[in-house]
Order: sequence, then structure tokens, then C-alpha cells
Amino acid sequence: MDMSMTQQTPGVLLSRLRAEPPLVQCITNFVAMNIAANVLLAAGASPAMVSDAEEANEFARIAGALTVNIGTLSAPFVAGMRTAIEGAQAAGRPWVLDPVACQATALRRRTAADLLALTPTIIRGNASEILALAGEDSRGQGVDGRDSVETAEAGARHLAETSGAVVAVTGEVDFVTDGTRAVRIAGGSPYMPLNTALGCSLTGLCGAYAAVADDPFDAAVGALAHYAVAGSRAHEGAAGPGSFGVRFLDALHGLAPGALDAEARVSQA
Ligand SMILES: Nc1ncnc2c1ncn2[C@@H]1O[C@H](COP(=O)(O)OP(=O)(O)O)[C@@H](O)[C@H]1O
Ligand SMILES: Cc1ncsc1CCOP(=O)(O)O
Ligand SMILES: [Mg+2]
Repeated sequence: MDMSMTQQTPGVLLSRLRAEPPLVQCITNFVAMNIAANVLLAAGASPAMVSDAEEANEFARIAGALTVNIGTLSAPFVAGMRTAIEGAQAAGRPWVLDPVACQATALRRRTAADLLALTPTIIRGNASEILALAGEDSRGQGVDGRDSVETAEAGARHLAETSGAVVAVTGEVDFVTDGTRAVRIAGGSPYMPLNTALGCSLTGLCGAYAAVADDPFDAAVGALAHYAVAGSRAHEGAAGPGSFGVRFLDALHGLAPGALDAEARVSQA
């Protein structure tokens, strides 16, 4: 990749992550809990799925980053999210929002808007979720995206400008912007959306990269590039979504920092 697009390249951040695995507090959904923990471990981070309001604030103060995902939403989750965000912010730690299916119901629309107002460091979602969060029409079907990343790019830029967050839109070719800078990241595999919770797990990985990066834009690019290169590698020889899933974990783990920078397909947008 062109090294001028980030201050710290994906490979530099991956080296940091592997040298000192960051503790990442993941408040995520019941579907993703096990899958995301394995993704973070394979990539080189240290995940902990801690969400109860009684301890979430205290835990956020000792974690390197917090990630918040509304996939299986309920009042206890929301209470844990709110107090965890308060703890992360008090400790000066980044937090990442994944607005799963935020177009689908009144509860999700309201919760996503409330969380957005708490100023996430990074927002990561599929194109349908980012469109909805940006106040535009979304064709999302439940948790699955049904819009192209391209149609969400203008909304993502606007969302980044108004929220102050780095916005990462994922799909066939990903898009990352902080409102000023913008890049596209190619790679991955069509088997990825056929493996549940890989998007949720990527949100966790954004937290891991944010914990070690100086700049959240570089963190989002690093996490998405790591995923894209590992996804491309895992696709080779995979017979379908099942064998892809196993190969993907191996590829996340086996990717060296130098190879990540060499194989990352990041371009200016
Ligand atoms: N058609 C595709 N080809 C290649 N990679 C894809 C494709 N669709 C999604 N991905 C990748 O899958 C990962 C999860 O993205 P996505 O499916 O958009 O999230 P979500 O699971 O939240 O809907 C991202 O790394 C994205 O780049
Ligand atoms: C299937 C499902 N239902 C509620 S959350 C969830 C997982 C969604 O995961 P992802 O957004 O990564 O596809
Ligand atoms: Mg998702």
C-alpha cells in the first residue's frame, strides 16, 4: 500500500498489537460473543466480554479499548453500555460503536442515536446501517446489509463530520473516513457475509487496533486491512462458508506485519 495514507501503517500497528496484546472490553451480542473472542485472540489481542452494569464501568477503566454492539439488544445491555462508555471516557480510552440493524425497529433507532450522542471514537457498520445512522434511506434486512458501500459514502462522510467519529463502512470494498481523509480497502471474500458475526468481530478488532494506535483513522484502516488480507488468503482453497471460517482464523493469526503492508489494497477515495 501507499505508505502516505496513514501515519502508522497496518503493519506497524499489528507489530505493536502482537508485542503487547491490548485488553479489549467487548459488549457484544449473544451470537458474536464466542466468535469475536476467537477472532481477537487469533489476531493477537486479548478480548473480554464484560457487559453487566455493576462492573462494566470499572472494567472499561482498565481496558485498552471498549467496543459496543447492539446486536441482541435489551435494557440490561443498554445500562451496561452507558456506564462502560462513561468509564472508558473517564480513562481516556477509545470506544467503538457497531449499530447492528439500527434501521430495523424504534428501539434500535433510539438506542443507536443515544449512543451516537455519546461520541464514539470509531463507528463500524455495513452500508445499510451507516445509511440509517446518517439519516438516509436504508434497505437493510435485519442484521444483513442490502445497500452498496458506494451509496453510503456521502452519508459516511457527513456522519464523520457531524459526530467527530471515524466511520468505517464495510462490504465488498470497504470505505473509511474521518470527514477529511478517506480510503477504500479491497480484499476479503464473498464467504464473509455468510459467516455470522464476522462484522461484529471486526468491530472488536477495530477496538484492538484503536488501543494501540495514535490515530483512530489509522486504527480503522489497520483493522479492516488485516481482515481484508486474511479474508483473501482464506478464500483460496475454501470450499464454502464453513471451511472458510476455519481458514480465516488461521489467516488472521498467520499474517505477519510485513506481509500485511505488502498485501493490503488500500487506495485514496
Ligand atoms: N462481498 C464481499 N466480498 C468481500 N468481502 C466482503 C464482502 N461482504 C463483506 N465483506 C467483508 O466482511 C466483513 C464484514 O463486513 P459486513 O458483512 O459488511 O458486516 P456485517 O456482518 O456487520 O454486515 C468486512 O471485512 C467486509 O469487508
Ligand atoms: C444474526 C444476529 N442476530 C442478532 S445479532 C446477529 C449477529 C450479526 O452479526 P454480523 O453483523 O457480524 O453479521
Ligand atoms: Mg453487523
